[in-house]
Amino acid sequence: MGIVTCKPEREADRQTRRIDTQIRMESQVNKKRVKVLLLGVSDSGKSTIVKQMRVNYMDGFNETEVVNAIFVIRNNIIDAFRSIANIIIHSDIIVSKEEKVLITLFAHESSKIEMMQEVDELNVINSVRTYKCIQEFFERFAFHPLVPDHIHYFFPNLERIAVTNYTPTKEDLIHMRQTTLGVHEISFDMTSHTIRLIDVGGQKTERRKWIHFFEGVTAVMFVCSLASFNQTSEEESKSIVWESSSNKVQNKTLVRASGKAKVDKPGLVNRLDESVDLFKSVRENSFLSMSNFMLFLNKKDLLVKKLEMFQFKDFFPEYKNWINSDNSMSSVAEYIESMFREGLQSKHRIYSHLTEATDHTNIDYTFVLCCSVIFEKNIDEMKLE
Ligand SMILES: Nc1nc2c(ncn2[C@@H]2O[C@H](COP(=O)(O)OP(=O)(O)OP(=O)(O)O)[C@@H](O)[C@H]2O)c(=O)[nH]1
Ligand SMILES: [Mg+2]
Repeated sequence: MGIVTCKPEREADRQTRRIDTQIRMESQVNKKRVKVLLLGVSDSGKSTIVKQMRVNYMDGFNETEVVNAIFVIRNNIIDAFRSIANIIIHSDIIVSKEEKVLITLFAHESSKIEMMQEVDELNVINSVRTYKCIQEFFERFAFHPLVPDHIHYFFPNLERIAVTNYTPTKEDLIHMRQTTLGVHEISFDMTSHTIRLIDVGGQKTERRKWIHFFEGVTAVMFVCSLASFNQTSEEESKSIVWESSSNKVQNKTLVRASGKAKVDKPGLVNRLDESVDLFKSVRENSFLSMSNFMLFLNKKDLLVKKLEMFQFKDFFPEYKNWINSDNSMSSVAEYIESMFREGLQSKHRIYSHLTEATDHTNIDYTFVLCCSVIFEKNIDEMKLE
């Protein structure tokens, strides 16, 4: 009898031990995989970081993507000229009779340009590029809040881009703007870890999808554009109805009164305020309470340029009371960082970095630095078990 009962027990023990070993091994393997989530409002630079990682750790861009980029980049340029033409029309910039036809076409019927034959489309772009009114625009209003950031890269490169046999470079693809819809994931190895990097769309309508990816997140990389201090959200800026009253659109539209998220026009929210609010709601989300938080204060190159044209305190009046309220990039960036930290519980630690996602060296250095913190913490947690 004893033998009969003993045998199945030993078999059961062996089975249990096997399962235990398997679970332990799987857990070790899982520890080597880290899930990193890129979050932030639209146009902050999330997908640009993904593109840089693809170039560095994967195969870069394939042929289809390069061909597609020709059309996306041309549309980026036409879209930027649409905004620029509208700003010019509502400013005191003088538009000559010859310039008027195309400036009006861009301002009111830019979709017609997108539908043109390639040669005609390129002729239009090349004509406008040399206009005096456009030159004056870039001298005076280059960093107008309604001008997309990518035009500061594409405009000086237009002569190379607006040709029939144009092939986009790696750099062009990095600067190209394409809103992310849905969720995109890449996976690559770094030292002894596999990183699952998840990129989501930052537009308001996209954010409701985020929650589905909050489980088991090792780290959140929250991206904010430092240059967004004079902008409204990208979706809102597209729907702005142009005013006919002089050039007051230059910087008044988005001036923030004291307090939070107030702007001249009802319904418009300052994009930097929006970013801070979004960060706090994500940081306090209980699903992410165990995740590491990295704050990427991005587009530092554009912040430097904008501060040459604008006083930060004109947009954020509370800045006048900051320790060092000069208009320097370091002081403004420090203040913006403090906005993100304000009111957070002490247990909610964040690591912050000033970044320029379009600069390969800068973003790679920062990404590796963040990953070394993530990996180290991962190992510490393994030791505790
Ligand atoms: N000058 C400059 N441009 C940047 C920087 N980072 C991103 N950009 C540009 O900003 C634009 C928006 O970047 P994306 O990476 O598409 O933004 P996103 O956060 O993925 O936006 P959504 O997909 O809409 O959520 C692109 O044209 C980028 O090339 C930067 O540090 N400096
Ligand atoms: Mg994106």
